[in-house]
Amino acid sequence: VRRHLRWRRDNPAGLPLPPGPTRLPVVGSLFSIKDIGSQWLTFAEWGKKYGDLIYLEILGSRILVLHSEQVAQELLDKRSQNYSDRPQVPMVTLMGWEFNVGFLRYGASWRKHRKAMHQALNPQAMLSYRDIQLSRVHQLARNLLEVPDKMEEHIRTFTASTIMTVVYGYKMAPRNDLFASIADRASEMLTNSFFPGAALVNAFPALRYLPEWCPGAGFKKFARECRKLTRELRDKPYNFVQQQRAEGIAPHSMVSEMLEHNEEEVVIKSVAGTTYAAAVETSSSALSAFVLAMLRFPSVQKKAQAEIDRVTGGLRLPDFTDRPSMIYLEATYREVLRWCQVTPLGVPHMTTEDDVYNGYFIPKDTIVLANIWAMTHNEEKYPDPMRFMPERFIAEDGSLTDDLGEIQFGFGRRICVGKYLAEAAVWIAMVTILAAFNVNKAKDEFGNDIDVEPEFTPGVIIHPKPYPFSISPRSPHAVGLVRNPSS
Ligand code: HEM
Repeated sequence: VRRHLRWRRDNPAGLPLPPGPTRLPVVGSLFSIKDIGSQWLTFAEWGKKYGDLIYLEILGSRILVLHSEQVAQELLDKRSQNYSDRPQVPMVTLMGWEFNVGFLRYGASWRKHRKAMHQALNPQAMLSYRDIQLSRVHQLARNLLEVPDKMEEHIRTFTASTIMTVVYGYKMAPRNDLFASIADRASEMLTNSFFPGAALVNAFPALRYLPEWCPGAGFKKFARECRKLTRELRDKPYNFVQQQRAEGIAPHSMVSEMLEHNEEEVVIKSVAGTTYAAAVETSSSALSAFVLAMLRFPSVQKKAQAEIDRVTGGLRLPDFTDRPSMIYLEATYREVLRWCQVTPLGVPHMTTEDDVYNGYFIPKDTIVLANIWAMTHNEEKYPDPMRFMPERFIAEDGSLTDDLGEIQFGFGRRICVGKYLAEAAVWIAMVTILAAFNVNKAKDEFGNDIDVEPEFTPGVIIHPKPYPFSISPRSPHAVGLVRNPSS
């Protein structure tokens, strides 16, 4: 009865909720087994049946999934005042991850963090990180030359070591770096924090008060271990910068810059820790998908290499100043992010007030997911969407279209704050790899090509599953450029 009265008060016109599947009490029963962890595929199917808005309730949570770019822009961009909160996940707080700017509630604290982050990561600030990115990408090329079959590892080292230097001015050890391993382990625990015990505490927050020895309270031990790591992740590299400053040897970095501007310590630590965590997995995943696309679509690879050779004359490795002259590479970059969409459902938004849209009632505290994967694989806008085709972004007159692929970075006030950093890192790695190497299918024991079907590990950030490949220098001259890029 109380629920009914509340409904009448909040929704006096008695408007319907948006359409959706029957409400079921158990999460799993909503999805077919093959889609568990890849819900955007199920949602995309439902989108065909129910339209651009799908409403569902799972374990008492209200969820609205948006399927078209236009509706996402109407709600998340134009009504961003009401659609910019984030749902709070108890397990995230228990694990000490609540400092992450991406999880902060919409309000004064988020605004302060976001501003500091934007100052450090805006297009102008990016210029000061170019030398670091270039030196790290040249290291990536040397690593690929020396141990080509460890490509995935080299890509991760490239993204992690670039970020460590950009954020803390810290030069990572080539193997088993202490700071990176703390951050990686804490991020991995966050990704794995959706096991049954943790899912229960997310659904029933009161369980967090169970003592650790209680049956079913295993999540508490897991959370305690992670909390130690998240504390170290925030404190250790920050203390390293402070120590270097005291000795007068701190190089330019995001943290040293913020310290110079007398930013609050808690903000600096959170912004720095967030940057590492948000950047490494996303950029590595996009680059791994890029290599996968190159081996599956060799004609794209050849065209891109021809463009690079035209601009550099094959005499040097490319750098950032070449970017405006490389139209096909720009289109390839946009296509990489569209094709793989490393964050298929973005990061959940949440409403702070009741709303009405197109005659539907959208209650306060509704979790709003943008099915970005469905939008970037919309057959009307991107025909034959699973095909890798940079030409989609090139107009008839040979110039780039005005589709900048912005939606891949989300919507409204919570749009990805790291997109310029991601863009620079992914772009420079792509052009450097193509300038110096050929990516091919691996051969089986009989010398036949091994075909690869793209498959991704599910999650908030998806990653290509390991695949066979072959990577080799384009020519002896290319080997020389990789060994000595400034020659
Ligand atoms: C290919 C790379 C990347 C993709 C596709 C991507 C995508 C996204 C998406 C879809 C969101 C959610 C936006 C929304 O709520 O609507 C997001 C948020 C965010 N991203 Fe990225 N991202 C990438 C790289 C990065 C990098 C390199 C950084 C850090 C430097 C970063 C930092 C963040 C942060 C802090 C948020 C949360 C913003 C907030 O809640 O205010 N991302 N990203």
